[in-house]
Amino acid sequence: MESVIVAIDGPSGTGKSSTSKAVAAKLGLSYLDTGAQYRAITWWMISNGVDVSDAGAIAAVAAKPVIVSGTDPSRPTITVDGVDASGPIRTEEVTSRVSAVSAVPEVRALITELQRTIARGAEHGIVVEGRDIGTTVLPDADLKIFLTASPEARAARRSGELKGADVRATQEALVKRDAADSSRKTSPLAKADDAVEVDTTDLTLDQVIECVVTLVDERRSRDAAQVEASE
Ligand SMILES: Nc1ncnc2c1ncn2[C@@H]1O[C@H](COP(=O)(O)OP(=O)(O)OP(=O)(O)O)[C@@H](O)[C@H]1O
Ligand SMILES: Nc1ccn([C@@H]2O[C@H](COP(=O)(O)O)[C@@H](O)[C@H]2O)c(=O)n1
Repeated sequence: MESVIVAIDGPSGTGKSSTSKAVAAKLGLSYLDTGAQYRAITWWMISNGVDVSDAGAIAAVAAKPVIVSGTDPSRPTITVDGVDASGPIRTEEVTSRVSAVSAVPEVRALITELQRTIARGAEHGIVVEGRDIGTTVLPDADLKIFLTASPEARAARRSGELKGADVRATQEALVKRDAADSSRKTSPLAKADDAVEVDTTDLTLDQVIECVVTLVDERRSRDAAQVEASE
């Protein structure tokens, strides 16, 4: 089977991680959670006393932390300077500050290069999920998907995860984070012109996974037919 690169972008809570992991596992591909990398660098900044409202201070030390992502979809990992960061990067403090850190151009340049290196090294192909994968990180991806869902559906999903969380507060927080990610100057959250948009509001997770697997299969069949025709 030919190697394939799939880019999955979209706002928070649209199902990028759940879908990407499942699709990668089903198709025998690697998986990269790029949000985890931005969270990891944010955690490092906070842990090292960097003022995350000061873009200059962030830029000055952005190259210091060594971030390593494991790309097995059944067991994705993330370490910072050799320390497992998978728990600390999911705290409320990191979630509320990550958009400020990810907006700093020096941070984006470093993380983008890291992401491209990982994608290039994936032997059988990879599913990479984030906000700017189709537009900036991997503009030549074989397939680009842009997941969407209503803010109400996304907040309900997240509140289910964070048991007992107030749905309205959750919705406000994710809409605020999307607004920050969409309005930054460098590589904002955006749908690539050639991405397929999938509105997941009324779909189950299994239906979304099936939809993306079908799109990958169609893409591979099209490529195979083209190769055959050219022989
Ligand atoms: N189609 C769906 N229907 C119902 N629940 C879903 C669906 N897709 C994902 N979920 C659930 O919604 C929650 C958020 O999904 P997920 O973490 O995959 O989203 P995300 O887009 O990666 O979010 P973020 O960008 O904030 O990391 C999870 O609990 C997941 O199980
Ligand atoms: N390609 C990306 C991916 C993520 N970000 C930033 O990281 C934040 C956390 O992402 P999650 O998917 O883990 O929620 C996100 O809000 C963005 O600020 C990014 O900039 N580019």
